[in-house]
Amino acid sequence: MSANPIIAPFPATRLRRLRQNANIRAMVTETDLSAHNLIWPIFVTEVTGAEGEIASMPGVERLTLDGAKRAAERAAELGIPSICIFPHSDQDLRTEGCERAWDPDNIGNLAIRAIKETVPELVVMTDIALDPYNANGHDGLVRDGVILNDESVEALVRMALVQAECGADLLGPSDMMDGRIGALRTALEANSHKDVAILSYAAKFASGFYGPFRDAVGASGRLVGDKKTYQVNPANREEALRCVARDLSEGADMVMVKPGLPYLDICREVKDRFGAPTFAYQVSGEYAMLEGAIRAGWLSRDTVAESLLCFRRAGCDGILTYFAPEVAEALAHK
Ligand SMILES: NCC(=O)CCC(=O)O
Repeated sequence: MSANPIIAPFPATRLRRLRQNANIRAMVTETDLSAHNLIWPIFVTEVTGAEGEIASMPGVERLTLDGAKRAAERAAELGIPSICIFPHSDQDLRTEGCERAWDPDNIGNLAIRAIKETVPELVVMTDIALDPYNANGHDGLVRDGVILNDESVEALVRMALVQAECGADLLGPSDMMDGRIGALRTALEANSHKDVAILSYAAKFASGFYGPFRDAVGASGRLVGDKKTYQVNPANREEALRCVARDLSEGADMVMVKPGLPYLDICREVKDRFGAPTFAYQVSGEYAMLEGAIRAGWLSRDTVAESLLCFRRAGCDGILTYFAPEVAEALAHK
């Protein structure tokens, strides 16, 4: 936006002139939304019987490996460039040491390979955090109730290298430990994975909007305490910007703001200050609010595309959203 827009006094300026019909509105539309702006997060389960709809996220399912392959094919058909895999692992196999996080045959890694075999050109994004494999639901290793930073970073690097080995294209460190981006970038360079990109969950807030996600991955009853010693206080804008600056300076290729809609001020500021590829995560609670209200008849389904357009207006290059296939389908038939 220009710093000093020139507006002639009324009636010389009538802003409604450019709103009077669909074609003239189209000519002055500033922002658009396409399927290529979307990343589709999917849940993949290894637990027999756990597949199917997630109660707090109506319309979203936990998928089997076969389901994940079908989702990949659907993404490709719809022009969605990337899928992000979230594993739903067997509760009984979650440990304090999180050893399964770097098992090449854990469900997340099986899903990477299955998707890359099915649709090689799809950008497969992963999640780097220990919570899917951690007995206590935290993103890092815990000793005596303390989330250990440096030991967690070592574990996350092991996890990341195996994901890269399995064919991941885009790593999504969501753990919020200090120093992990630099450690990941160094390890990727040193292990022949120089082209694997990092989309850092840079400004990740300690939010209540993640509730349904924890149901989806079976972490709701597990979490001991909260994540406030590593995720950012929702009150803190300057701190979030420092996190983004730090991650970019350590080698993040892209950055994310999470959650999305309640944090659009941060999205705009990140884009304006850093000019880096900027993504937002429209998280599970945002999905549940919209989908719940739509199903109750209180909102129209148009609000979904509107919400995504608002991320674009706020400066986001793309959005991780559970609505991705529905919206891409609607865009294809427009
Ligand atoms: N690392 C992913 C999350 O923490 C939660 C996302 C969501 O609530 O959708």
